Amino acid sequence: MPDVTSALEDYALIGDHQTAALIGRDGSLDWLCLPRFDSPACFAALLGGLDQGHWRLAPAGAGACTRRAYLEDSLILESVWETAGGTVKVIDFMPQRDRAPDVVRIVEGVRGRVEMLGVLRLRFDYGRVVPWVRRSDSHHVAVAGPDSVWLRSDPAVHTYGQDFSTRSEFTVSAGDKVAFVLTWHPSHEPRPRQIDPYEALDHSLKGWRAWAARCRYQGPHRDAVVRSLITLKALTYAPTGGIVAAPTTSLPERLGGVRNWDYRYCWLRDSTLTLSALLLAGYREEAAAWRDWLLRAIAGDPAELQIMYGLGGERRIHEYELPWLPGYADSAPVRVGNGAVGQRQLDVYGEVMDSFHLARGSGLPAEPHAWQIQRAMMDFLESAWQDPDEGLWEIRGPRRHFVHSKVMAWVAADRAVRALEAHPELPGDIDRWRVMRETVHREVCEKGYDDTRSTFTQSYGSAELDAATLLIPRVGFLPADDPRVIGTIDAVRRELSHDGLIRRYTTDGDHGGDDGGNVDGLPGSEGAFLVCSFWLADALMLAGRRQEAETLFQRLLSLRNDVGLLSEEYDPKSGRLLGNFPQAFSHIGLVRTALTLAEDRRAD
Ligand SMILES: OC[C@H]1O[C@H](O[C@H]2O[C@H](CO)[C@@H](O)[C@H](O)[C@H]2O)[C@H](O)[C@@H](O)[C@@H]1O
Repeated sequence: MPDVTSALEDYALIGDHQTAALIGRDGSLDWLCLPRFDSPACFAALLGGLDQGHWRLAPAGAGACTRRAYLEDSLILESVWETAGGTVKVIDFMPQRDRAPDVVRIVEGVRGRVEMLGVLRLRFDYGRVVPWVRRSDSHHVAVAGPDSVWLRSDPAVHTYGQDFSTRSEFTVSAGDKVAFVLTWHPSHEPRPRQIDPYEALDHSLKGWRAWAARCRYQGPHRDAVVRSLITLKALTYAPTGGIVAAPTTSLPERLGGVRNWDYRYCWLRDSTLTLSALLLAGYREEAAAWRDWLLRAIAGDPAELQIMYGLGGERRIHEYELPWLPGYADSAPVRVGNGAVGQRQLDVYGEVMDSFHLARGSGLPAEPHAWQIQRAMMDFLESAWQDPDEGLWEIRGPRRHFVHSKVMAWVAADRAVRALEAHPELPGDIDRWRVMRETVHREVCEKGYDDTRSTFTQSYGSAELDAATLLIPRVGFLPADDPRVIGTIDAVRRELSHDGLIRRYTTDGDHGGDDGGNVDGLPGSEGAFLVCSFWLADALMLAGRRQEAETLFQRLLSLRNDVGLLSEEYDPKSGRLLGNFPQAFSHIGLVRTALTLAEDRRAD
């Protein structure tokens, strides 16, 4: 069996707001966790090879499709193959879930006659368990442990078992339609209710059209912005309002490297930034759902606040490895869970306070106990902001006094003060928070700024730089035309740029070493971190350097794959996307920069 999974940029995303799948240009569905984003994958070819589970549906003997695109502003993928015998298209989507998750694949003959081949290789528990498959009426059902998957196809399709896979052979002529519906269900329950795939298609398309029409942004990059917003919406777990950082685990930050992490959880940082992007683009319902998720998740002692939670607000996200999976492009280990869950990352308080501030300012109906939680968080932060932490990059080395964490402590105090200024009826000690705001500001400017190089540094007393300091003007810590901000923009550009794109900080691997002595405690290097380049574009724009910002934004747009998706990082040397895919952070960056550019134009 040829064991080739696709390049990352060859994948498109489909999903049902509870989980999501990746489908390659060759028609192979190589990643899907069922029933939730954080469940074990039943198709894990992405992290190994075809034997770890995949579902290919394409013309027999064909390679990559000739072209593909999402249907209008939707998450419904259409892949077209032009073959010698004719033209065929495959439409892939996951309908909005009623009870059970479904993947629908509709084959449509367009011209001539095309022989099709489907190969369904189910492997439960991240590629480890080969299920028993049997026929039951019009279905094939695969069962192992708690999982069962039902495959329904048209009667005209010849389906048989071979090499621990279920194969389907059929021919389509112009005008023919053949639908497959794959449904997951707990194995102890009777067969799930069947859906009509064509009705589901119609319903999904209408639903996405209506959703996309609510986007307030009308600027020149509307298609890119809407695609990013659809991607962010696809990363939202509808039953609770939680938002995952990405639907994948362990896509490497360097091919063949060990920087491989599980992103199928809700980070307060990534989610608050997603919420801001959605809110600014006009999506208040999602923002309200997420705010409610947040209030439930963080309820309790603010000292016990975690930096990430499970989809439902679960607290235990213990990290472990899956040794039987070779990893994407042999990048091991594959990890499930995330050890960063136990870290102290003080920036999170600032991000949460800022998102409540934005929600209040956007007229989102007030939630009575939100302020109570904010006050408790401020009480805690007043006593903790002077401590070292692991920072927003979740370093696995020793704690440090990260400048970005302190700046975000300033943001927390600032938003608390501004809330009381706007709503004097709320209880709280405005004078104390003003003092805290002032103290943090003074300390950061004294200890986190390097006069000789005219730049903010990564941490107090360090010579290293950090792309997160580009956020200083955006959060309002200093104006964009302050010489210290200008100096930081130029220093970050000079020292952290990789072919014009920005790394988050330097690693020893960047200088050829691989000894694990990095600030982040990890061996090797990584690519340019895409959201940092969007932050640079924002900072340039705020500083009045619009041409440079526009040029950088255009470059970033060109890094999206053919269906508009970005992963976490990019390697300018090989021209490859790296890291988990698609990643909320990068798409948030795209939306925010497009909005900032549009505002700047209006101001002209
Ligand atoms: O670089 C090491 C860390 O990498 C991951 O963190 C990154 O992803 C998070 C989710 O998008 C983001 O919030 C964080 O800012 C990024 O640094 C990983 O989750 C960590 O476990 C790992 O230590």
